[in-house]
Amino acid sequence: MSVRVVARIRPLLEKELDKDVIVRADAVEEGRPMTVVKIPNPKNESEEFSFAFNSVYEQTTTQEELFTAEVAPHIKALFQGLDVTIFAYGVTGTGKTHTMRGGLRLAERGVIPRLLSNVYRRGKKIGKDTNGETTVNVALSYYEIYNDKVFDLLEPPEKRTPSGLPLREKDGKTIVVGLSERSCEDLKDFERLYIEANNNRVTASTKLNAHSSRSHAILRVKVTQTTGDMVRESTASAIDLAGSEDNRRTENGKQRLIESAAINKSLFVLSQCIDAISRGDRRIPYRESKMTRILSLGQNNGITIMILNLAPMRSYHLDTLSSLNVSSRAKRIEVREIENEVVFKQPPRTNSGTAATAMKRQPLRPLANAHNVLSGTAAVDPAAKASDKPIKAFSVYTDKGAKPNIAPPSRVTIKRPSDQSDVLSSRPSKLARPTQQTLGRPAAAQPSPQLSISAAQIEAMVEKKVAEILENRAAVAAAAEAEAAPAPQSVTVQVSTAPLQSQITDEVQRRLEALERRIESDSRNDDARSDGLRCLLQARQAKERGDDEGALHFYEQALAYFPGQVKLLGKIERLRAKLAGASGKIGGDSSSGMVAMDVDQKAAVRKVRHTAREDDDEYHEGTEADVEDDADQKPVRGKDAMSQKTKTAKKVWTEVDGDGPTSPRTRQLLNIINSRDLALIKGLHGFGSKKAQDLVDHLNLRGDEESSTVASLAQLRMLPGMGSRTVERAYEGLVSVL
Ligand SMILES: Nc1ncnc2c1ncn2[C@@H]1O[C@H](COP(=O)(O)OP(=O)(O)OP(=O)(O)O)[C@@H](O)[C@H]1O
Repeated sequence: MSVRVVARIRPLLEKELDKDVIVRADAVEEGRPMTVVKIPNPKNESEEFSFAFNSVYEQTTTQEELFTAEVAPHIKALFQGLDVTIFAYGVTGTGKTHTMRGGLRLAERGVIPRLLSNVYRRGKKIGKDTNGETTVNVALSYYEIYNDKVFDLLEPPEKRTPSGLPLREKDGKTIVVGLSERSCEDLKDFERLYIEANNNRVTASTKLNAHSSRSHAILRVKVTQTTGDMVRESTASAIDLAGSEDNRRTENGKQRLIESAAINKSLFVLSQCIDAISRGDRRIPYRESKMTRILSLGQNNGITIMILNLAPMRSYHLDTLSSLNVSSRAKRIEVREIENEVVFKQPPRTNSGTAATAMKRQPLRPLANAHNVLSGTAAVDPAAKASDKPIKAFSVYTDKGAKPNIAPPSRVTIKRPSDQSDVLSSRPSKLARPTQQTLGRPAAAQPSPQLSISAAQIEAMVEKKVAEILENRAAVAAAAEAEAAPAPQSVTVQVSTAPLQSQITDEVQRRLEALERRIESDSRNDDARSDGLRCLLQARQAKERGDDEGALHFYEQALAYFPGQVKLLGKIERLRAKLAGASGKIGGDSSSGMVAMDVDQKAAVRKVRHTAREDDDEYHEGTEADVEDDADQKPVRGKDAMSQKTKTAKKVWTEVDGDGPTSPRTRQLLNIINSRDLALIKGLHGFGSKKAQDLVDHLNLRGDEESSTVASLAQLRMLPGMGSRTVERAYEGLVSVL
């Protein structure tokens, strides 16, 4: 199904005059519904342009009429497991916030409060109709994208970090790492939370709108329906985009101009995405702004409704034409109507101890709808039997790439029996947890449990860790700001509960962020490598906490993804020796410090020792293992450092001059450049925002042809703004950052 695009023309405001109205709704034929917007040609007023939409709403349309016609029909689909996205788009002051949020009076309430009211009503009805067998829970998350940074609106502004919350791609969806989610019992509960959260949103008065939204606001309403141990989850997203602004008309001051530039840029990227999708381009520039990454137009499944808000006045003429152009093309975007999978609740799992040794990696690409995905042994559940849908034992589809426009069968997994609880950690799982009642099912009816850990769970663990680090950083920043004054209770608690060694230094954080960025980009190309990188990241974090056992555990896991990686083997060896030494139980080849390694591994470790100071000259896959390079190895200083640097430079220029083979590091650098991903390129050494932006602009100008990719460092050096030193620094940085 295509994105449904509807236009809404707002009424005249005070001081606006009838004579200035130039935009009107029309029908293709008399007696048919309004589906056309008409507007004069600015160059020749006697000519009129027509733009067709799925529906057009006139100035007199009430909030209730719009909701009943456009949103209410999709509530049923939401409860059937489809995600629903509604977003308001348009120039500043055209009525987006009015449409989405509306006023406080009952009749003025916008799409969002009406949506929630309907969700609660339907939830209650389902409970009643099933005699309480099915329960419906509603949870909210709400955030804004301000100056291309993501901030949680459910958290007080004091808790914001300057860089905002990071984004990550997870199973084909973009998620905000560390975002809070609040359960909302009923409409009152929601209203209280929503009003409070809206106070945290950045709005300001501009010449064009007294209460202009300076950010894009995204509300996610997660609906969870539970019947016995069967869980169905779906999400309604209501997005109030900030409006584009013509700054020749705004008379914006410096701050407003900065905001306006960010707003206009993200909306420009959105229009580029829409154009690229409607042209059928292979490359869609989603990643050039956070808003487009989150909106994922045409990538997300379910139902998408775009509400184009229009002001009828002449003063908006050119802006209105521009937004009519963009949104009329959005109609061509296809969205796969795929419902979310039903899953069965599972007890929490552990990734340590017994379970960890049995760890198995899913052999699949990232799973679609991962928030519903649990790995486990499939079995036929009575409830599933009753359903018409065929049972799928394992989640086997991804929303990447072309897919048939049909709903896949529901995936069914079975909960673990309660007698496994002794081997399970008490750590709460992010996944649905069983009730006493579901745990109490007879063991005979259940398949033997398989202790495994899925990519989704590893992802969840990484996210949790990153969220912890970010929280910790926020607390440290807050404490620093408080300077000599005594820290507030909450800050003191947070800081004091974190052990000193787990306080991440800036340098380490920088490395972690670089690694995260790397994980993010790699996940699009190479899931196995990403999983390995995640293990390394977790190892690194464990090490930072002083948890050598944990670090060793994750390094060992990483070895499965980077087999034979010499530096990694070296780290494992050192850690094993350290731990064995600490416990006095050293075994195996203790004289060499090699514990329980096979012959190849030992040989590799010897190689590590031998070449410890020549790492920069090595070509080996998976230099990611270099991430852990600090405490165990003495830093190389003075003359040695100089000679390393010279060697690296020599290596770079051997490649540039075409004398040597292309190294993995060169390929990695070229991959980053050719990704045209601003965030990734900015992460390269020696690349500031401007240089990165200029490069991306230049590459985009060259088009999407294969011939326009940068094939060598020599080519890279020749690009505008590059040069030898820049290329050399970026090349070197790939090792020193990781
Ligand atoms: N359908 C409508 N009925 C009555 N008033 C409306 C309607 N649509 C918009 N308005 C009024 O128009 C003004 C601008 O609307 P609003 O703030 O919703 O615009 P916006 O598109 O969200 O602007 P921005 O992008 O700057 O945030 C407000 O005073 C709002 O009350």
